[in-house]
Amino acid sequence: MISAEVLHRLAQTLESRKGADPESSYVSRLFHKGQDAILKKIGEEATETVMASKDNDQLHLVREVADLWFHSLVLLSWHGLGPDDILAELHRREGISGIDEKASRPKD
Ligand SMILES: N=c1c2ncn([C@@H]3O[C@H](COP(=O)(O)OP(=O)(O)OP(=O)(O)O)[C@@H](O)[C@H]3O)c2ncn1[C@@H]1O[C@H](COP(=O)(O)O)[C@@H](O)[C@H]1O
Repeated sequence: MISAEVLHRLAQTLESRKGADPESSYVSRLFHKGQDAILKKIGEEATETVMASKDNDQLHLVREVADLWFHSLVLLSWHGLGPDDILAELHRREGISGIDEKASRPKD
């Protein structure tokens, strides 16, 4: 099975692209364009994910979710965060019913 190491290697690559040439690196180009460009890509990939799901196209869905994960990792890296931050949050939530967790939230 492919492990979460793929995410960690990718996170390292993203970090290394912060000082790379935008002419030769897609990630470096995104970092140079700034946060709004990264957020735009996330919006596009989320929309394409919805469309692939509505089409019941599994191969397309996998590719679009991969694009969404990838651009989410770029956004996390932009903020100095990485996959471990998300894995830790999911680990913290493990076994807590979403219904119970929502009920325990402070009321506004
Ligand atoms: N995993 C990815 C990855 N997934 C998707 N993409 C790129 O994300 C872009 C989004 O695809 P779209 O078709 O939605 O966008 P587009 O139409 O090409 O672009 P727009 O004109 O719409 O802006 C494409 O250019 C894809 O190639 C990725 N680019 C890079 N990586 C990883 O990042 C590493 C570093 O990449 P570089 O910085 O380019 O060396 C690579 O070695 C890979 O491991």
